[in-house]
Amino acid sequence: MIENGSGEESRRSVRLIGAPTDYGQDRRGVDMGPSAIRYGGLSDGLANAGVDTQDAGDLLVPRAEERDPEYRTPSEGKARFLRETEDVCGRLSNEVQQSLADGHTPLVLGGDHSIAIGSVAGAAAEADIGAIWFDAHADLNTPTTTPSGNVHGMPLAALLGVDEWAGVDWANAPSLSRENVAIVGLRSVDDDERELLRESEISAYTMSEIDRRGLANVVEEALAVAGNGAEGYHVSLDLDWLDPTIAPGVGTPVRGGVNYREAHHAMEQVAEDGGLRSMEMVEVNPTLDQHNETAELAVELAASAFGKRIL
Ligand SMILES: NC(=[NH2+])NCCC[C@H](N)C(=O)O
Ligand SMILES: [Mn+2]
Ligand SMILES: [Mn+2]
Repeated sequence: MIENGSGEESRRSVRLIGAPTDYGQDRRGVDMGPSAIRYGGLSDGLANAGVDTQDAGDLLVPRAEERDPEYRTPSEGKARFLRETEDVCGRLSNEVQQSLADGHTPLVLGGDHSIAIGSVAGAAAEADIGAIWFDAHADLNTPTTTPSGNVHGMPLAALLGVDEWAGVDWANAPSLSRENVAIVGLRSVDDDERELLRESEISAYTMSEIDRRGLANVVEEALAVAGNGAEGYHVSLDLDWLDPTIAPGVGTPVRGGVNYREAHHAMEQVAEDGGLRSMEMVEVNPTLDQHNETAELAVELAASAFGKRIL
C-alpha cells in the first residue's frame, strides 16, 4: 500500500520495464534476464503480493556484435560500450520518469548493472531520492579506475558524479548524494573503491558487519540512511548479492553472500518501510543458471519487496 497524498492508502501499481543489455560486462547472456524473470512467474508473484502489474515490454537493445568492443574514443577511457550504454540508459531514464508520472512504481528488469545509471537517473529526475544498493560489489569505478573495462562495475560512481562522471548529463549526475546511499552486502571491493569508501560519507555495510550485527539491523539502518530527508528511495538488487549456492546464475559470483531467509527478510523490511520509489533487479544470466532458479529467486524477492507476507 502507498500513500496517495491525501493520507489515504491505495493499491500500488507496478510497471515492468525490461532492459535486456549485456554491454556492461563480458559474460554473454545477461541480456536474457528479463525473459527469464518473466518466465519465472513475475506477474503472478506480484499479484500474490497484492499489487497491480502492467508490462511495458523491453527496450530495444542492438546486439553488441555490431560494434568492436575494443573500439573506444578517448572520452570513453577504459570503459567498453560506453556510448551504447548511454543510449540505453537515456531511453530507460525516460521510461522510468514516464512510469512515475503515470502513477506506477517502475520495476526494471536487467540486463547487467550498467542499466542502473538509467533507472536511477529517471527516478531522480523529479525528486531527491536515496538508494540502497544490495550487492557483493561497490560498483564505484570510473572509466579510469576500472580494472575490467566493464561498466557494470561503475553505475554507482556515475550516479554520484565521482571524478570524470561529474556532470555527465545522461547519468543526470549527481542523481544521488552520498549521505543518502547505502551499499549492503559488500565482499568484493577494488583498491580505488576502497579508498573512496574510506574517505566518503557513503554508508557501506560489508558481509563482516552483517555477520556481526545481523542483516535485519543493518537493513534497518540502511533504510534510514536512504530515506533520510529524501522523497523515497531506489532499490537496486544485484542478484550476486546472494550467496552463489542459491543464486548461481550471475556473471560475477562471490562466495559468502546472504542466504535465502536473510534476503527475504531484507525485502520484507523494504515493503514495511513504505519508502520504495523504484526498483530494479539485475545481473540474472540464464546461461549460467540452474533450471532458472536465480530468476525464480528474483521473482520471490520482488514479491516480498512489494508486500507479500507469510501470514
Ligand atoms: N554489477 C556487478 N556485478 N559488478 C561487478 C564489478 C566487478 C569489478 N569491481 C569491476 O569493476 O569490474
Ligand atoms: Mn555485483
Ligand atoms: Mn552490481
